[in-house]
Amino acid sequence: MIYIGIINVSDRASAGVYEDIPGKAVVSLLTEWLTCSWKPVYRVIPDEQDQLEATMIELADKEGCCLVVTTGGTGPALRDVTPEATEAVCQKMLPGFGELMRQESLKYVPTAILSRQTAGIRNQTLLLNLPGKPTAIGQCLSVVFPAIPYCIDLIGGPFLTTNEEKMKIFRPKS
Ligand SMILES: Nc1ncnc2c1ncn2[C@@H]1O[C@H](COP(=O)(O)OP(=O)(O)OP(=O)(O)O)[C@@H](O)[C@H]1O
Ligand SMILES: Nc1nc2c(c(=O)[nH]1)N[C@H]1C(S)=C(S)[C@@H](COP(=O)(O)O)O[C@H]1N2
Repeated sequence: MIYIGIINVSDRASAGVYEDIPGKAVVSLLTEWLTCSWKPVYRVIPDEQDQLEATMIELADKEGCCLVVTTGGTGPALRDVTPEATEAVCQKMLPGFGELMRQESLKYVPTAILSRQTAGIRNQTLLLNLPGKPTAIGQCLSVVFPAIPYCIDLIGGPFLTTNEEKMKIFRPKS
């Protein structure tokens, strides 16, 4: 079975002040795109760096997720620490993900540059940050997803397949 982690990092969502819309949006997009069987491993936690690092490590090392997507906590506010936590648990960073997502988000909001969203590799897991705004989820995930299955191939993870009409991915011919 393929496991994919989703972590909504938000003080308010974790306190039940508002519904976890961003995390649910990630699950719904992956359900629409992926044709391989997969299961979400789902967490909603506050913007606490230690807790976030522990959760990312748990989903990667213990739950065996090949991909862990976080939502929220990427901005400049004092409590936004998702990129720091991501960098702390990764051996390798992939700055191209953040660059492309910010470029895409700029088509919608000039505040796109406030997101420090990034991605990186921890062993056989790809960690990816998305901003917490519900509308940002599809805008950001759809632009980087075409490269994700091949990235997971390269780190020795499972073979992800998609419905090409909904999400066209790219694997270079070897
Ligand atoms: N479920 C939701 N419903 C409506 N807006 C949301 C929801 N989740 C996030 N947002 C919006 O997206 C923004 C960013 O989300 P995020 O959870 O990272 O915010 P935040 O300001 O860091 O929240 P918190 O202070 O609770 O951690 C929020 O300021 C809020 O406007
Ligand atoms: N596509 C998209 N990207 C976006 C936004 C958005 O509304 N749409 N909001 C921006 C804003 S206002 C902030 S502060 C940062 C960080 O958001 P986060 O702290 O919720 O991760 O993401 C930015 N990126």
